[in-house]
Amino acid sequence: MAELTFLNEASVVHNLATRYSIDNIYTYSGLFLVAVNPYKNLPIYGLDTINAYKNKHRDEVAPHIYSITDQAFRNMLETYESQSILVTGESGAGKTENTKKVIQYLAAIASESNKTSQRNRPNGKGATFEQQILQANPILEAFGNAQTVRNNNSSRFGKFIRIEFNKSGQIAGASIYWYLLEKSRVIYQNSKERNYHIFYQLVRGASKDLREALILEPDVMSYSYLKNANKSIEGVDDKEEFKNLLASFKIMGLSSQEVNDILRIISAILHIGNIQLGSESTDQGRVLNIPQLERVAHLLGIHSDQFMKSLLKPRVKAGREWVTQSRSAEQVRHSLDSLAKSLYERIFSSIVNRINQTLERSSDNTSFIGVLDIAGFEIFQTNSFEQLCINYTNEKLQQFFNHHMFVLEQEEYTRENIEWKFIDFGHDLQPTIDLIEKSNPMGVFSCLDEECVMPRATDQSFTEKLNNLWSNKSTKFKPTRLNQGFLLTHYAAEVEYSTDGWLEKNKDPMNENVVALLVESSETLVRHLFSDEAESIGKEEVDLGRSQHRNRVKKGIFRTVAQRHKEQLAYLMAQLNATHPHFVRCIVPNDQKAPKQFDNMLVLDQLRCNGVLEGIRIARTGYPNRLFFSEFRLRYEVLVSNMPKGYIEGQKASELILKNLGLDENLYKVGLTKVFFKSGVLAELEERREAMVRDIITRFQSTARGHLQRIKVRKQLFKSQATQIIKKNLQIYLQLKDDPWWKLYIKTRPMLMASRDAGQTKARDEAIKKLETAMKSIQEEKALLEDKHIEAEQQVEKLNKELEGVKLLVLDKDEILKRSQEQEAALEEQLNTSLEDLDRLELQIEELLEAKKKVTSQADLWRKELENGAVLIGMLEKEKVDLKERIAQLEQELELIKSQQVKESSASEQL
Ligand SMILES: Nc1ncnc2c1ncn2[C@@H]1O[C@H](COP(=O)(O)OP(=O)(O)OP(=O)(O)O)[C@@H](O)[C@H]1O
Repeated sequence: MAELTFLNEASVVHNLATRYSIDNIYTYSGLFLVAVNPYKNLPIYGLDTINAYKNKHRDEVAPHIYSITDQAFRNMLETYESQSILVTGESGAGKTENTKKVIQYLAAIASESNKTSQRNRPNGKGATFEQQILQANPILEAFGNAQTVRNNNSSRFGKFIRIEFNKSGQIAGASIYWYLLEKSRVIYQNSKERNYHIFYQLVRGASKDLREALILEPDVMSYSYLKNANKSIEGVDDKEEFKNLLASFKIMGLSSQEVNDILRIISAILHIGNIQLGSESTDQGRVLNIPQLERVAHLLGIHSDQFMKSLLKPRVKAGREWVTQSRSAEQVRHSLDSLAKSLYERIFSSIVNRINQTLERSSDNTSFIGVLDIAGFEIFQTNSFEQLCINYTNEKLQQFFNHHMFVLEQEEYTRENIEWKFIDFGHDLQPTIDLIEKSNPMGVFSCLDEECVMPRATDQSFTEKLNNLWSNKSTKFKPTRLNQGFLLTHYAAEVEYSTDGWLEKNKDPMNENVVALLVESSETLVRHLFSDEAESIGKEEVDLGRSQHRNRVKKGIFRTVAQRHKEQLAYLMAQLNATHPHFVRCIVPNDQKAPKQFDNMLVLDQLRCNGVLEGIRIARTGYPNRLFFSEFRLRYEVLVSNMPKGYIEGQKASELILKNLGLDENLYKVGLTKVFFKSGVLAELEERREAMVRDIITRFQSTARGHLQRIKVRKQLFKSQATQIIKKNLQIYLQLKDDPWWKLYIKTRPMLMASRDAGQTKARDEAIKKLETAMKSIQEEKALLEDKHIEAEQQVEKLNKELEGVKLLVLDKDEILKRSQEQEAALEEQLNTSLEDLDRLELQIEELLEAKKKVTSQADLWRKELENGAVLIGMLEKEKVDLKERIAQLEQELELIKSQQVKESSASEQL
């Protein structure tokens, strides 16, 4: 694609569409291999094709996943550097199919080398190691794949398959790592999708005996966890698939007991879904079908009464006391669903571990090829915690690619002093990654973890905290309008996340009482599945009635889902960073899962998201092919006839060769240690070299044949001369034969020789014996040391992994501790000022008390005066009344006098 004359989005899509229409599904595009899903079987994966790609350079054959794999394989053998093949794309794009082809190719070429070296090791049941690697897949698919709207066989987990090779290219071992299993599918599926394949395979394919042992009905409609979704997939016979699964288990070396134990758990999960609940009161649920609960208890090897009690009335510790809690029907349903999900995840993990156990081999002197098959970027209508985890993973993988391609490329040009205009590819992903994973300032994961340990924290409080931390502080973060989530800008697009249920999803809690029962199950596998949950250190009475539960103590450090994912991803990135990567981008051509249909817009969207377009640009503008001077001279000096004799410096020599080759100066650049070529130039040189080599070899062959012929003739001459000599000697012998001295000499000669030989043989025999004993003990010692070495390496790897995890955790904890210490110091300061305030206030109180005392005595004085005043007022009032009466009396008397005076005056007037 990088060779297109006109390079733009339209021409790239057109090129892919044209190739797709003639079934050329693979196309190289700079560093990528683009694979468009054909949605039909193409005859391009047979043994003939494998042979056609073996040991072929990428330019010699049509683009193919086999070519990338072959390149990785040859790189590994030549440089001893481990390789990785990263296969990404949307759901249904063909990641898993291409991953399978990688493994198939590696198994085929490795078993070829094994055949020649007689090293193929059949196991007890006659399966070769390569067959075992291939058979891991049907098992993973049965338990990890399901039908979705986009893909009838969608992997609901990510995986990294690591195949180890020794120095001669033989497979030395393999291991599988898995990521982010979608366990919510176990309890709920969209109506057009299905639960994991294994459920349908078991229900439909189990034999009569197995069905009886697992108490199973033959109809999927009998199970709540299955009946509300699709029942079958067109063209898939679950019964047949179950047979294949059992065969794969056998090849993988699992005993029938082990297989039955696994299936028992699957059956138990189905039965958990069928437990029906009702309500005794608003906060107390009850089981409506107790026999169903008894079936679950039987399959899980636990006591049914205790199981019921743990579900309905669990005992929890409140302070120092154990108290019984009532659980509503809804809460019990929740516990049961959590149990089903947890059982499924644990059994999945245990199966992968068991496969790894079979595929594990000595890791002495090996390199590996790792194939990563992981979901691409996801944007749905509602995006939750799961989408954040997968988008975070893709952000890191894209960064890994950018780093590998853009940064390393440009760094190399600078190092080599090559004239180069730096291109800003504008994908600086670190701010978004920091926003998710950083502990200081707290990113999304750390903030979520902190809220998970806070009492009374809710999804709402988490969202608010996150908004306070990041709003207006990063261009990559925005709060949503209703504060129920946030917006993150990823490299592919801006995604809105809803934070509903995040605390619960991150804590992933289980009913502890039920776990305590499972830890002591009578079924070995169940006990094993929960072994990380508990290790007894003494017993504590939990149920005063009858039973005793062990005090649960977590063996490992408690980890949230976010922490676990962060650690797993860090480990994966560390592994990838130690490899030479190859990138495969899978593309969905249409939404109908139909062959021969190519939706241009859909494809263009994917090309934008997965960096293919950017990749082409740099491959075309840059110099994708390069060779060290020594390598270049070794390979192409042959093309130039007039090179001066004697020592010439690498750079000068390369410049001379390039000049003599007559190449356009814009097509190459000479650095300080390497020559750089635009794409396509090296292929042309290679063709010229091959023509030249063909000519040289023909001439060499003719010289060699002449030489051989001459040797042959010389030999014949020698033979005829020898015949002459023998003839002469025979004639002499015939003359001497009857001479007595000659006879005596002939008889004594063998005796002399024999005694000398016997002595020598004896001494040699003894020496051999001694050497044999020494060799035996050395071999024994070597075997012992090898065993120890393998053991130690396994231990080191395990410890490294744990260390990686613990390191991260410690970093997180350190950050939290630092923050707590800062908070503590601030609080202490506050406390001190508060104490000072307290002293001041106490002093003020004392002063106020004193003042109060004074005021009280003053008040007493005043009260007394007031009382006296009151008495005085009483007396005065009384006097006032008396006076008033007196005045009234006097007024009356005055009135009387006045009337008398009037009478007297009128009498005097009359007179
Ligand atoms: N190279 C191919 N040849 C034939 N069919 C293919 C090829 N690649 C993909 N398919 C078809 O497309 C389907 C989906 O492919 P696959 O399961 O590999 O997708 P995926 O990217 O792994 O999806 P998911 O992420 O959902 O697991 C396959 O079941 C198969 O039918």
